Amino acid sequence: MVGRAVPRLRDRVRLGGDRNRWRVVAAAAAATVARGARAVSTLPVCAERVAEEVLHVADLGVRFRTRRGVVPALAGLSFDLAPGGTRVVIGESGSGKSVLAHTLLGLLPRNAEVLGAVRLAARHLVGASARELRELRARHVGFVPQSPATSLNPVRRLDSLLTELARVKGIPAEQAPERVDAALRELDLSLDAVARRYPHQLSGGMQQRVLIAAAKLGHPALVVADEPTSALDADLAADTADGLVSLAEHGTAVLVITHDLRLAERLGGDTAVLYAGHLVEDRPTSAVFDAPAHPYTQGLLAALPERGGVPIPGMPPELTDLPPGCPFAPRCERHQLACDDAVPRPVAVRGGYVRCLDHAHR
Ligand SMILES: Nc1ncnc2c1ncn2[C@@H]1O[C@H](COP(=O)(O)OP(=O)(O)OP(=O)(O)O)[C@@H](O)[C@H]1O
Ligand code: NI
Repeated sequence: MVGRAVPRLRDRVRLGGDRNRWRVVAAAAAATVARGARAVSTLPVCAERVAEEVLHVADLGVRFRTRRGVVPALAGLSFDLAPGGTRVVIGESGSGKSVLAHTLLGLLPRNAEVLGAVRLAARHLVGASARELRELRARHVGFVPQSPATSLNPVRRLDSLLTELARVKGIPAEQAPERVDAALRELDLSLDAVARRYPHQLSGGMQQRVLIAAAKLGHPALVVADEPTSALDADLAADTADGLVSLAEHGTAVLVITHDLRLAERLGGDTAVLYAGHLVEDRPTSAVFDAPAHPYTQGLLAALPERGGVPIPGMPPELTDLPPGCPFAPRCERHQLACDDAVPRPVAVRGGYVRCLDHAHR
């Protein structure tokens, strides 16, 4: 899409990822600092952002009914994403990253109960019918999967696959080739380049770019990617990162689940850190990766192979048996008695917030 007033990613990075930032967090932080306290007393609401946002998540909870009882997979999540905004989500296995992705794609299983509010492209997801969710997936949200090889039909030529997909996304047949070509060109590919080719004839990085082009057909407001580079080597991962950055530069909001430091760095924006279904830190991506504030984020990043690979001692809690206070308290070196009373409120820390009493008392 040309001519849309969306700053290029490097400008946004220079602006410190400001497009993603909760203005109300900043306002709340300023107010608390003015009062001499550090704790942000209420969760921010982003009423002033309604016109601008693509995605608004407020106090989102997801619970699964199982034979073992109710599994609270996500609790109290709030964040926004603006057009062209980028958001990275990190957290250990089982922290709820994929549940969040599936919620945004309207793909939760039947045993899921969703609480709170999710507004995507001016539509309310919580309580939407199966038909409305199908329509949402077809028109307003795209998905980039982990492994391109298993997501592309190996016996289907890519040009026919993409034009068929364009039809599913509501693009009239006569416009399909042109629109597919335009989507591919934004990713440095073209319909000619993939014409009469089968998936195995492209590199993994090119396959992933085809999937990114597919995800953006029909110009969805949001594209969600779940570990899009974890199955790729470094060169191909860089290709994929370019593709996702280009999506954001063309005005699509992009939410990426990833532990790939380079991808996170390229995407910029904000990073949400999930622990046992709770959002424990939400700050500009550069701040989270350069100077993580929550003890959990510090441990999670130190556990990455490129940062020493020292695992966090202990195990995440059973979701069916969460402690009443901070879910990370049992593993935390900076644990204090008050951590066990209640889940800590957000505390303003450079550019965003962290839920940690250690910061509230500094
Ligand atoms: N349909 C379901 N029924 C019951 N529990 C579920 C269901 N789907 C997910 N869960 C639970 O929700 C929690 C979060 O799972 P999720 O797949 O989101 O983790 P993740 O952060 O994506 O982990 P990974 O890094 O391993 O992909 C897990 O404890 C999982 O067992
Ligand atoms: Ni997952």
